[in-house]
Amino acid sequence: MRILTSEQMKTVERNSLNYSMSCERLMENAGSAAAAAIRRAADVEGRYVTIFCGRGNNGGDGFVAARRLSEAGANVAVVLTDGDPKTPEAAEMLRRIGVMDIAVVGYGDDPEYLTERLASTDLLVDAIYGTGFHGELDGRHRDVCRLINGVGVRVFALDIPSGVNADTGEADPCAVRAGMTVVFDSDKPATAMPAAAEYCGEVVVADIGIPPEAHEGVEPLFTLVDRGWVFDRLPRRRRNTHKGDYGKLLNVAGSQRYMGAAVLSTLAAMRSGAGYVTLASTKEVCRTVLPMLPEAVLLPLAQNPDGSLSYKAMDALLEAAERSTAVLAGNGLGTGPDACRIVYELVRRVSRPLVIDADGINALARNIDILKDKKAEVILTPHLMELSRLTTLPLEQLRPDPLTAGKAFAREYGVTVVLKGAHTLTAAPGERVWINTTGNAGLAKAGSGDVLAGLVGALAAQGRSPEEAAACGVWLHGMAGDYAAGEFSQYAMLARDVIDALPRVFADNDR
Ligand SMILES: NC(=O)C1=CN([C@@H]2O[C@H](COP(=O)(O)OP(=O)(O)OC[C@H]3O[C@@H](n4cnc5c(N)ncnc54)[C@H](O)[C@@H]3O)[C@@H](O)[C@H]2O)[C@H](O)CC1
Ligand SMILES: [K+]
Repeated sequence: MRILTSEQMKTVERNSLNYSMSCERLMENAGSAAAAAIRRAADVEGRYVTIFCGRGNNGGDGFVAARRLSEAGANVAVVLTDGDPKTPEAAEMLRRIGVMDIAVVGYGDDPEYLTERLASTDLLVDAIYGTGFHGELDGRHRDVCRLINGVGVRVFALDIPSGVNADTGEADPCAVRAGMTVVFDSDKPATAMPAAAEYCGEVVVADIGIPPEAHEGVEPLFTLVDRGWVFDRLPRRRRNTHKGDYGKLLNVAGSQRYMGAAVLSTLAAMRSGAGYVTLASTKEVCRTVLPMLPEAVLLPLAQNPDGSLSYKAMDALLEAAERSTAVLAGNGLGTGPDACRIVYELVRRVSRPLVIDADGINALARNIDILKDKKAEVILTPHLMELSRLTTLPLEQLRPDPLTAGKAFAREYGVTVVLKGAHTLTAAPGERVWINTTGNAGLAKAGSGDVLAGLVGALAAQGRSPEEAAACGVWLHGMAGDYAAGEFSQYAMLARDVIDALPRVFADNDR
C-alpha cells in the first residue's frame, strides 16, 4: 500500500504534467474512476444520486462523477455547497454538466427542493473537501455534513470524507461518515489509519492515470505496518549462534509498589528473542520476583526507605548499561527524586539505544531539555496523558490529533516517539511515520504498556533500528493482544495473557 501526504500528491500531480498529463485530464480520470467504483458497489441505473460539491478540485471530481453517473442512467442532482468553483478545471467540469439533464442547485437556495430531493435520494456522493481540507468545518458546512450523515443512505466520499484532515486523521466532529471512500492514486495517511474507518468506511484506491514515473523521487513518509513488513524485519535466528548474538537488554524497572511492571516488562522482553535480559531493581523486588523470572539475570541494587531504587545504584547501572546492547528504563520505577535522577543520568551517559516508558517519561516531562544531552538513540512510548505531560499541550488538543504534536516532538528532540492509542503511530525524527494495524480495546489496561516496552526493548537489543524496534514491537504487541482477546475476550484478557500469546505470534512467522 502506498500512502502519500497531500503535499506529496501535489508533487506527483505536478510531475505528471511532464508526461503529457493535464490537470483537467486528471480530474476527468478521478471523477470517472470514482463513478466506476460507485457503479461497482451499487446499482445506479434509474436511482437518485445527489452529489454535494465544494469549490475546490474535489468538487470538480464530483462534477465529473455526476456526468458519468448520469450517462450510466442515474437521476443526478448536484448541490453546490459554497457557490461557484474557484479553480479553472472545476469550473470547466461544471460547465460540461450544464448541457446534461442534471439539476444544479446552491445549498440554501431552495431548501424545500433539497428536502424533497434528499427524501427520494438512493445514494449520496461527498465531493465537498478533499486533501485541501484543514482545520474545522465552518458553520455552513457543519450543517451540510450533518444533513448528509442524517439522510440514512449510503454515502460515497471522493478522496477523503469531508471534514477529515488527510494528513493527520483529525476529524471534525461533524465530518462526513462514508460507507465507502474512493481514494485517488494512493492512500492518504488518514485513510490508512484504522481508527479513521469510522469516517472512511471501506477504502478503495482508484487509478487516475498518474504515470508511474511521476512518483519517482517521492518517497512515502507513511508506512503501514502489517505482518509481512514486521516478519521481514524480525531478527533472524541462525544456526551456530549463541545467546550473545541476540542482544542483552538491561531493564531498569520496579519498586516496592510496582513490582508487576518489572515482571511484565522483563517477561515480555524474554519472550521476544533477546539473548539475555537483566532486570536491575531493588534488592527487595529482585528477591520477590525471582521465582517468576528464572531465565532472567537479576541485578539487585540499593533501595530507599520507601522501597524505590536508590541513586546509589547509579554506577552499577551505568556499568551494566555498557555491557548491554540496549537499555529499557522506567516501568514501575516510581517518580521520586532518585528515580528521576537515575533516568536523567541514563539519558546523559548511556551510549546504547535507550527505551523510556512510564515513570521514565514522567521524569523526562519534568526536565525535558535533558533529552538534548542524550548520548544514544532514544525511543519514548507515551500514551496520550504522557504525551500531554511531555509536550505540555492539553489533552483536549492532543486527543483529535496526537500525530502533529508527536511529530513535532520527535523532530525537536531527535527521538522516536510511539504514540500509543486506538491506532498506535510511531513518529521518527525525520518526519517518517508508521501506522499500526493490530490491537484492540482489551489492551487498554494496566500492565499492557509494560509488555510493549519489554518488546520494543528486546528488539532494540537485537539490533533493530529505533523505528523498526518500535513499529515491530507495536505490531507484535497488538497481534498478541488480538489473540488474547480471541481467547479470553477484551474484557477478561490481562497483560500477562498478551505475553502468553507472544509465542503463537512469533510461531506464525514461517520465514
Ligand atoms: N492531486 C491530484 O493529483 C489530484 C487531485 N484532485 C482532487 O483535488 C483535491 C484537492 O483539491 P484542492 O482544490 O486542493 O482542495 P479541496 O477541494 O480539498 O478543498 C477546497 C478548498 O477548501 C479550502 N478549505 C480548506 N479547509 C477549509 C476549511 N476548514 N473551511 C473552509 N474552507 C477550507 C481550501 O483552501 C481549498 O481551496 C483532491 O482531494 C482530489 O479530490 C484532482 O481532481 C485529481 C488530481
Ligand atoms: K470528499
